[in-house]
Amino acid sequence: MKIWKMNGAGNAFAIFDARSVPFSPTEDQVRQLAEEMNADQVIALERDAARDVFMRIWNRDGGEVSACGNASRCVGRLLLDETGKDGITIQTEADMLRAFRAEDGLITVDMGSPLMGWEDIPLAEKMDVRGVDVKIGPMDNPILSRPAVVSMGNPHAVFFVSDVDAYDIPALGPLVEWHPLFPEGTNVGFAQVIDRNTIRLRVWERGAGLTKACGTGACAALVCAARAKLTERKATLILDGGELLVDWRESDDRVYMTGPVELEFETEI
Ligand SMILES: N[C@@H](CCC[C@H](N)C(=O)O)C(=O)O
Repeated sequence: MKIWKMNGAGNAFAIFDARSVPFSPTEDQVRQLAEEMNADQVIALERDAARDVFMRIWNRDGGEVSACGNASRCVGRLLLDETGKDGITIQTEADMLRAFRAEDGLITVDMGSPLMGWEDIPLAEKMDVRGVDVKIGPMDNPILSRPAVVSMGNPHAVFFVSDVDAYDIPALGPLVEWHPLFPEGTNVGFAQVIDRNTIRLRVWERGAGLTKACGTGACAALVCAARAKLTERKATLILDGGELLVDWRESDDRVYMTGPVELEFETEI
């Protein structure tokens, strides 16, 4: 079986080619593989009847999830190289995605449409998704409150803050990740709007912790910022591991994310 170690803007993946060899790791095995390969997510490529590939995703804690933006760009690059096509299709549990080459070796993925219904996130109860009832810290003077929420095929809560670096994310992230309002947990974004075209973002990922970049997190932050009219619908997201350009197009309501991918090594077992 072929294995690739890749990263998308520093978000690290161990990618297993399960198109001709079966690969169904237990939660413990995923945790071990992620640890050994220093990966935030473990990815399996499987055959799909209708698309170029099916992409299965596990967080480093062993939980299987339905979306991963940066892994989609890495898998996109692998399949574009392998097939020589101009664009390839990736089926995930969440949606059908398309990947294609952009300028300067960057890879773009069409991440589909954001889901805004409270049931789509999902939330435990009906609430205004532009600012939900979550407070962290003293009730009369919370450290964090009222995140905007959205689903990019996975749940995201985004706090707009004035200085991302002023927050102890490893301490605060877990308090939101498994807050009772989120029955399936949530990814937690800390977003600082620099100007109408630039957002600084750090993300505490569900099941993976603070990563160098979260692709769906970048899409979620842009969608929440543009929905609140804090930014344009297209902006550069500055993450710890690099920059992602996110464009929520009005014409088709789909979110396009462009950024770097790197093949660290490949091996075979
Ligand atoms: N790193 C990813 C997101 C991976 C899944 C996420 N942690 C979840 O639990 O939903 C990305 O680039 O989007």
